[in-house]
Amino acid sequence: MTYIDIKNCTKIFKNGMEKIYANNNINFVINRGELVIILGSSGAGKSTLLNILGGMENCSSGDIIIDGKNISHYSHKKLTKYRRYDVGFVFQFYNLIPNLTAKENVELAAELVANAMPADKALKLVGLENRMNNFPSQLSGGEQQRVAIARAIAKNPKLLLCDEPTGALDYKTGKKILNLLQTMCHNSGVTTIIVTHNSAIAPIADKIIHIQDGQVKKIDINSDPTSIDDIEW
Ligand SMILES: Nc1ncnc2c1ncn2[C@@H]1O[C@H](COP(=O)(O)OP(=O)(O)OP(=O)(O)O)[C@@H](O)[C@H]1O
Repeated sequence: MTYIDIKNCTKIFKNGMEKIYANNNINFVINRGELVIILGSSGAGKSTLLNILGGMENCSSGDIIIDGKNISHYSHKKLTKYRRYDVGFVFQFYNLIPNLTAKENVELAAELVANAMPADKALKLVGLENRMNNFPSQLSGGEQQRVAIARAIAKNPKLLLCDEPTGALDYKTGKKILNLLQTMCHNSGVTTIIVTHNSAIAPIADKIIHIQDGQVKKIDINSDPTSIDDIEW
């Protein structure tokens, strides 16, 4: 069942007289519960696309239909509501609040929505039940990213957007985080999008959207995704 239908999406940034086509007539469909990788080199337009899907940016033209609703016509207020209730974000550098514990970081996000998952449950899901009272500085990069994932999923989002979630992590820790995202996506049914420049991890996804120069170059459908444990790079 279609969850995201993006039609002719173009995003232009202006730099003085120059026009930068960060996204140039993008089209694709993502089904509910799919694990999708958006793959492309630096400057290809991946983060811009993710920000548009997450309601953080408006497209210059085109339609962004999420769960049957066209968010490209949303007011500022409606977009805020969409971001708050429907979307969980995971960033490369975790973006945790340093003077709050792991549990408090998760609770803060959970407080934004009704019917959130209890923070300790979310932290247990990411394997951090014994580190709930630690501050970010007392946790490794991989553990901080787990807190960030717990914070995102505690809101019970329909869509989980991850921008280079393993970009700041070493190989082994990065693999563990991807394993967690793949397992959670398949177990919980939350539509999950991972943006990366690392083509080696593409086989773990149900769908791979290749972006180059702001355009979709190719879409691969993977009927039998590989476990991250079986991938080397
Ligand atoms: N706010 C902005 N103002 C002007 N240009 C922008 C802005 N945001 C992005 N761009 C430009 O749009 C293009 C796409 O950028 P984007 O960040 O989406 O690429 P990316 O694929 O995520 O790259 P990276 O992997 O390096 O983060 C780039 O040329 C970038 O310089």
